[in-house]
Amino acid sequence: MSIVTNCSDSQESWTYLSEGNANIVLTYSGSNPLLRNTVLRLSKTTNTLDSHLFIKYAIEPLLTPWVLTYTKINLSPLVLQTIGLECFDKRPAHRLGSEINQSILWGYSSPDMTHYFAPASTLTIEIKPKWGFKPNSSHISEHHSIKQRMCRYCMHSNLKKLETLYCPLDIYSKDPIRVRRAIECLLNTKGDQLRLFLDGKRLELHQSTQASITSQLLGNWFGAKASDEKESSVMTIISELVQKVLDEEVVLNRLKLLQKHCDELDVEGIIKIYEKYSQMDLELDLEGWIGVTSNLLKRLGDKDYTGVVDERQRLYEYVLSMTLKDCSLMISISEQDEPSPVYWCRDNRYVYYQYAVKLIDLDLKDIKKIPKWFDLDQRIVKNAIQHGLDSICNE
Ligand SMILES: O=P(O)(O)O[C@@H]1[C@@H](OP(=O)(O)O)[C@H](OP(=O)(O)O)[C@H](O)[C@H](OP(=O)(O)O)[C@H]1OP(=O)(O)O
Ligand SMILES: Nc1ncnc2c1ncn2[C@@H]1O[C@H](COP(=O)(O)OP(=O)(O)OP(=O)(O)O)[C@@H](O)[C@H]1O
Repeated sequence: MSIVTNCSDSQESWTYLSEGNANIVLTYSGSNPLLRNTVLRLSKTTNTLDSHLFIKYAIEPLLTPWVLTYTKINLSPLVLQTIGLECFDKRPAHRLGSEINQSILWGYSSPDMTHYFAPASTLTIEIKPKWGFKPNSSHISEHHSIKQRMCRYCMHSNLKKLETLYCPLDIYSKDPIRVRRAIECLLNTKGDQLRLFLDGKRLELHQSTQASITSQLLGNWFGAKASDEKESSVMTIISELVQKVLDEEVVLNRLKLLQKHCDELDVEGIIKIYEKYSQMDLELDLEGWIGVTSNLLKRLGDKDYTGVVDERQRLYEYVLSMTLKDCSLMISISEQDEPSPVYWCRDNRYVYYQYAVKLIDLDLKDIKKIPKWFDLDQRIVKNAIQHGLDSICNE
């Protein structure tokens, strides 16, 4: 079980780092050695299960080397208020609709990926790869055959009017050219799907004044002379390094395999099972989730598995698949003098880097969202058909 630390003495020491839809993350800058190079993750929502226990016991067995350790940290109302003030003028406008849930008197600390190699300088690339496969389920209605040609992300981008050329099937492909193209597309896509951090500071890629500072910082970091002309070469080095790291690490293969196995029926099949059981209390406690993971691992480990999967197991696996389709990769790199025995890569200029790869945002999703996921799926497909989308995403 995790240690519970009281850090009410460190209220001044948390600095806003970043946030998503459900959590705000702060980096520690105080003198407590237990908290040095850690981040604190605070929820904006209400969770029924302790996130760190769900991640440790239900997710880690599926993704062992890539899961961070989370420690529960008790926080006083005063610390939470101080943190709220610290965040006040740093949060992006589009996230201001929700606040830290001040009634939850704890947060979770984990290694700070943006200071992973501290005191050595660390560049961190955060990528949300999204859905790595196309569904192939007999439950998909014949009018929706587009789902077997075009991936969910590409159809969803069209619905959201998101200007991007990124296709997740490229980043999951293992083909170096496609992987690099995917990263370059993400570097050119506005939004939060790819973020860069240098020693705990987010580097803006798209606001014109900030973008030139970013290219200068990156140019210095990579040892290139910063100029407009060099900007593209810095981005090329980043996409090349990320591709090399992803080639070494099988994290995306594993993520894709799990996403696919947990979603064999597609939401069109899942909704039928959900409706059948909707009168029942479907919520699981931690032990229930550990059982779901263990059943899944047994099935994955048995290539000749021909048994029928229990319907409720299908529902829970689908919920797991939604977590795995929404998590993010943190790739931290730091220059080193020569190759180390493990975890190193080099760019085309024979500069060596050590790296670390972890997955973040592996929280449990609410099973009650299944009807919403179904509705969204139907809207995505309807929009794709109405707009006559016909490009093919290759796995
Ligand atoms: O449905 P999607 O694919 O748009 O995913 C949502 C994400 O949107 P994205 O497309 O990645 O920008 C969305 O991310 P953003 O808020 O857009 O950064 C959330 O991660 C959301 O999950 P939750 O409601 O916080 O548990 C995600 O919702 P879930 O579908 O995982 O419930
Ligand atoms: N261990 C970590 N080290 C460094 N930065 C982190 C770490 N964990 C989270 N972050 C940063 O904080 C942001 C928000 O965290 P997280 O993705 O867990 O939030 P979320 O609200 O659950 O996301 P989503 O919108 O996908 O639901 C991340 O996108 C990342 O930039």
